[in-house]
Amino acid sequence: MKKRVTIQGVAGCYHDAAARKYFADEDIDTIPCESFHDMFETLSDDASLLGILAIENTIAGSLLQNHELLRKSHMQIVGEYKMRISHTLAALPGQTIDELTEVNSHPMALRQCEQFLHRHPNLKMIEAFDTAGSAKEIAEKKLMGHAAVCGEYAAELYGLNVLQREIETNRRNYTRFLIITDPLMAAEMAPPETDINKASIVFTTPHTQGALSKVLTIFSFYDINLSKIQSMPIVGREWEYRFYADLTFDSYARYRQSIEAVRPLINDLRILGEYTECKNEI
Ligand SMILES: O=C(O)C(=O)C[C@]1(C(=O)O)C=C[C@@H](O)C=C1
Repeated sequence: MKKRVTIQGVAGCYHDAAARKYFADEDIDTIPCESFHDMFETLSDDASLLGILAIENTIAGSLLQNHELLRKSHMQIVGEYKMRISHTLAALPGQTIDELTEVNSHPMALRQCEQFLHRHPNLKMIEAFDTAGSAKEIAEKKLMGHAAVCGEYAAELYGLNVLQREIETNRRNYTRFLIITDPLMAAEMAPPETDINKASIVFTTPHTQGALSKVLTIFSFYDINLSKIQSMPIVGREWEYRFYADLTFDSYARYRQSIEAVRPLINDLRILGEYTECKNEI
C-alpha cells in the first residue's frame, strides 16, 4: 500500500522534501497539516499514517515543542533524516530587495537567516506557519512588498522570483527530522536488530546529587555514545527537568543492557524509538 506521510506545511516545504528523500524508493503521498499540533492529531486519528517531524537544526537549535508533542503522544520513532537546508529570499516577479518591507517564513527558517536579515533592516520579520506556505500566500494574494524565506523549489512552484540564494547564516545548515508512527505500524517497520544503532529516550532523575552523572557514567561503561541531551522543564515542578537523550551504539545487546542498568536510577523512562542513524546530506 502507498505510504501516507503527514507533514507540517504545504507542498514544497522542507518537511515535504525530507519525506520524499527519506522514502526515495517509494511513491508516497504527503498530507499537509497547519501545525505540528495538528499533525499529531491527524496521526492519532489514523494508525496507518506516518509523520515526519523536525526535531533540531544545526543553526537554530532544538524544536523544543516537538520533543514534548512526541513524548505526550504514543507515537514511536522509526527513522531519521538529516537534510541540508538552503534558503532563498523570494518575492513577486519584478520586485527588488529595496522595495520590500516584510519577510514571512517559519520561525526556524527566519532564525537560520538572522545574519542576512539583520543586514536588511527594511525587512520586518513576520513569523508564519510554513516556508512554502508563505511563498504560496504571497503568490496567491499578490502581496507586493512581501518576501518569503523558502526553498528554491517552493519559490519555483508558486511562481516567485528568487532575489537571493543561500541566505542561511552558515552553509552547514542541517535539520534532523524524525519519522514517526503508531506503535503497531512501528513494529511492522522495525529494522533488524543488526541495523539498529540509535535510540531516543526520555526520563527524569530524582533531585539528588549526581543523579544524572551516574546515569551517564553507566551509558559510558556500556560503550553507549550520548549524541544529544536536551533538558525540558517539568511543568508544575519548578527547576526540575526531564531529559531527552539520543544514544548511538555498535551493539544492540549492550544498549539493552545499559537500559536495564540505568532503570533503577531513573523515573518515567520512555523509549521513543530504536532506529538506524542517518548520515548527513552533503
Ligand atoms: O517551513 C518549512 O518548510 C518546514 O518544513 C519547517 C522547518 C522547521 O520546522 O524547522 C523545516 C526545516 C527547516 O529547518 C525550516 C523550517
